[in-house]
Amino acid sequence: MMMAELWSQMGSLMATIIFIYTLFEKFFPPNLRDRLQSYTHKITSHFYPYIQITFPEFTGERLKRSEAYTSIQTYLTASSSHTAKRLKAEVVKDSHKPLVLSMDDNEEIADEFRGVKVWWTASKTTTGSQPFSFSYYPPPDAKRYYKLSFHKSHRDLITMNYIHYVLEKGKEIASKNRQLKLFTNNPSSGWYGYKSTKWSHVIFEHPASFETLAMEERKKEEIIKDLEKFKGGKEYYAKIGKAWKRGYLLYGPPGTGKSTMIAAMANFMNYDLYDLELTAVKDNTELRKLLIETPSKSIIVIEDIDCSLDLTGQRKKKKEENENEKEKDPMKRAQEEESKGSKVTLSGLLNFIDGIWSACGGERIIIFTTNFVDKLDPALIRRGRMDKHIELSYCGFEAFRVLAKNYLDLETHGLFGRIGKLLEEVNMTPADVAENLMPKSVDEGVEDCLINLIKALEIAKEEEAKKKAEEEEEARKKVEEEEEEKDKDKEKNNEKTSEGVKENGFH
Ligand SMILES: Nc1ncnc2c1ncn2[C@@H]1O[C@H](COP(=O)(O)OP(=O)(O)OP(=O)(O)O)[C@@H](O)[C@H]1O
Ligand SMILES: [Mg+2]
Repeated sequence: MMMAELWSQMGSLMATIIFIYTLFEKFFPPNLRDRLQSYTHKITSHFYPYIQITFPEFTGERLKRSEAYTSIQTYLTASSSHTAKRLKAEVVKDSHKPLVLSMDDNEEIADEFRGVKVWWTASKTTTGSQPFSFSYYPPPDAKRYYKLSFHKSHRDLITMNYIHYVLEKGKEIASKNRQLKLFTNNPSSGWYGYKSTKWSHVIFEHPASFETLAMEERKKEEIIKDLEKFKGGKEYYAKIGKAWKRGYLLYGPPGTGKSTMIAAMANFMNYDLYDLELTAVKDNTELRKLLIETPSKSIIVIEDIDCSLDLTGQRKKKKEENENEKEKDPMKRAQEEESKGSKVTLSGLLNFIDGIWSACGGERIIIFTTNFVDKLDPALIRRGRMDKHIELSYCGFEAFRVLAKNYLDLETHGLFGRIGKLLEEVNMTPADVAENLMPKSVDEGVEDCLINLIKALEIAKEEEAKKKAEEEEEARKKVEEEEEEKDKDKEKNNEKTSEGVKENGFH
């Protein structure tokens, strides 16, 4: 009985409020309403010691989603899922979390910064003519915003430090939650038309990390430090007046981990990968267009640079070509141009690396890989363009230990000493060592794998010794043949001189 009475009283109170609000909306013209609101704000702010700042979701005339709103949302999402009582669950594009929980509308959460308490509220306003629409869907003109409230005595701290901190932190969390992507360039014939793009991508899910990368610890740490310095080097690069980019040249025989290292770098830096296939790029203009489309926080990769194009000889050949070109008829020349495919030149690539457009956006890493570092034009790999040259080489003992940990979960073993000695004598790539460490059947244990590796190393050692002996034998034969040739020449010369002496009548 009591409950029913209470409900009916509450019902009539609600009806009265709605009635007054409708009257207010209907009979007061908008300008009078605004003025009344402004007076009430003035009066309340006189007694109310709190400051409020709102961050609307959309800003500007073209209603662009505000970056600040997005960053605040990410920041609050990270903290609100523990403290807020009402949460909203959403599936967010490009995030590796299946569901993202954020604070619901009209929910308030508190935050603390350097001992100062602040409050965030997620709100929305509905403007327009239907204040009491009970439609199932939210009204189309609902405007969402975040409201930050704090005591006026902390005005400077909040406006100058806290907001900046929230925005930066939000960006940092967003980049950590982001799924990495691997982009490849499309041939320019598909660049135009509906929804076409220069780069296509897949989600990048390579598990490589510096921890699992087999190489000397000292070398690995040096690379990690270099990458860390680059990541936090925005001010430093601005100070020294250099574009915020860094070039790495990874070189070494096949199977020594160049591609694996690129994947580890992408995961470590949390940057997207742009795998540039140079043979699909028609000319330097296309190359420039492709680069302009790469955003900051990306790694641009050109694998096997020595095979991608005949970059090394292009400069030398150019002069000869120009001479020949003048003599050819135009039809033939056009046909040849067409069949040549890519016309990216070394100078185009050099401009790509350190030309003016490599500075737009900043924070980019460029990686070249090659199996034959000596084949490359020195201009392409000089310091400043390729700032760091990293050699990936045959498997040493330290690298083996990383592989043993990865593949067999093994820190040490009685057979390690023998393997270490063999690795000093034999050149085997980490790819081959890894292959031998993998169990060949379900009943093979850790020791069997190590024995397999020892056998493989011994076979490789024998082969190397055999090859060396053959080479030495060949070299010896060559020397012998040369000696014989020399002796024959000598004999011939002697014969000639004795004949000459005879002809001239000397005895
Ligand atoms: N240093 C390494 N650390 C860990 N795994 C490695 C390493 N080197 C090679 N591997 C293993 O061998 C395989 C081949 O290595 P990867 O593709 O990185 O070699 P690469 O140097 O890029 O060879 P290529 O010159 O032929 O492109 C990888 O899948 C990886 O499992
Ligand atoms: Mg590779």
